[in-house]
Amino acid sequence: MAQAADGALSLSLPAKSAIVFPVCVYVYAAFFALLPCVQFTYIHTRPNPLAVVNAQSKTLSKLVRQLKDGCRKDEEPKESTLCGLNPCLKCLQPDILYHLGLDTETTDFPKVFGDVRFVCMGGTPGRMENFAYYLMQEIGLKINAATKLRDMAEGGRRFSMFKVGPVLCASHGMGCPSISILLHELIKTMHHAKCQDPVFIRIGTCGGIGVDPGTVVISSEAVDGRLNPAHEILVQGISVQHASQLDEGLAEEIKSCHDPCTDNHEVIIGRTLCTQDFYEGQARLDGAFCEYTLEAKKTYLEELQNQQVKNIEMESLAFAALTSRANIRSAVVCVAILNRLNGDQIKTPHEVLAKWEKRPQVLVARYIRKILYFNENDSDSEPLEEEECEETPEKTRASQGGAGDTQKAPEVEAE
Ligand SMILES: O=P(O)(O)O[C@H]1O[C@H](CO)[C@@H](O)[C@H]1O
Ligand SMILES: O=c1cc[nH]c(=O)[nH]1
Repeated sequence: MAQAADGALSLSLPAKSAIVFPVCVYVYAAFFALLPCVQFTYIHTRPNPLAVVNAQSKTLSKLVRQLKDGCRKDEEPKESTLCGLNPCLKCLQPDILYHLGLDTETTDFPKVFGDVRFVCMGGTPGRMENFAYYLMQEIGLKINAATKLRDMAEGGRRFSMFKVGPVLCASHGMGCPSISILLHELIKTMHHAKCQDPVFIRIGTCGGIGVDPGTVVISSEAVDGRLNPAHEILVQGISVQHASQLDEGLAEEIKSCHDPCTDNHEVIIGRTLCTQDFYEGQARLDGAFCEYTLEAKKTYLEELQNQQVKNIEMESLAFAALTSRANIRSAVVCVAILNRLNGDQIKTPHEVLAKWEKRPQVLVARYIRKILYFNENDSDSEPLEEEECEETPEKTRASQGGAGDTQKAPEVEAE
């Protein structure tokens, strides 16, 4: 043994060989002895990579074909899967969706919207446009770099709406009245287009109750200011209440796309308080008017916390009620931008808020990608015959993706 100049101990060459050689032999022997176990574990715990590549390839080809040609007539089902809709809809010829600037006479709904499987909604046009571009990248669809996504609701001059393959991304404004109008027209869109089992997801921001700012809260149910799980509307002067439950299974599925190893924040499921206003409705002390004390506010927020309310926002009641009336699975995924137990004003810098605002988008994009490319129960994902699939490095890379990973789906130029 010799002492190196820097003080570290080192071995002479013959001494090294005497030790290193037997160690190498041992390691190689152990490796080959264990190889069958390793292979067995791999084969039985991971899906067959070729089958996954094939399934993705098939799904992607279908998405690209639909992007180019619209939905083919021979694929069109007779009716949408939505339930409980207005029986008079069939008498409206055409049906004018005023706020979307669309009508059934000038737009071929089955052709344009028949492939929609996900409808994502959020407050602002900018958020939803960004989300549409982000999704495009995440699900592997590309448009020509010089082309912009078209705002399909531009004609209505109220909301924005972008379509990325099977995903519609629409802005809903603030509050239940605004989102209700959009939902009526989007649900009719799904109906006229004969969509099958569309999933609706709201991606938003909220005030947290006892949760760290930056936490993503997925709503288990929406409740009003009295903690009543119903959306109340006045119909011809009479109060009507519609239950505001959300799909528990969907909430769990979305939560399972959280990757605690790479995501630097928590994702939780909890009750959501939906209010009619940002200031007095949410017991803030910083509105133009305030007729209660700090003590009363504290007592109310603590009571919310005791009742498992995790966040406050302004659309979930109408969103939950209208989607469940139509038999649509839906979820509300919001990032908390402050902890209301610590204050009212939003002091977090804009750059940080912008990063937080992406968190629900990332989670929901992973969920959508998982359903599109990794869903074993989906007939679209059935493996192709081997010769039908051309395996490329891009596709192989995507085949290794999973619920929580950050790898991208294969990219295909769609025009
Ligand atoms: O999801 P976003 O649009 O951020 O919604 C939340 O932010 C708005 C208030 O600032 C309300 O509409 C509330 O629900
Ligand atoms: O406190 C908040 C933050 C975002 N959105 C709300 O409705 N309330």
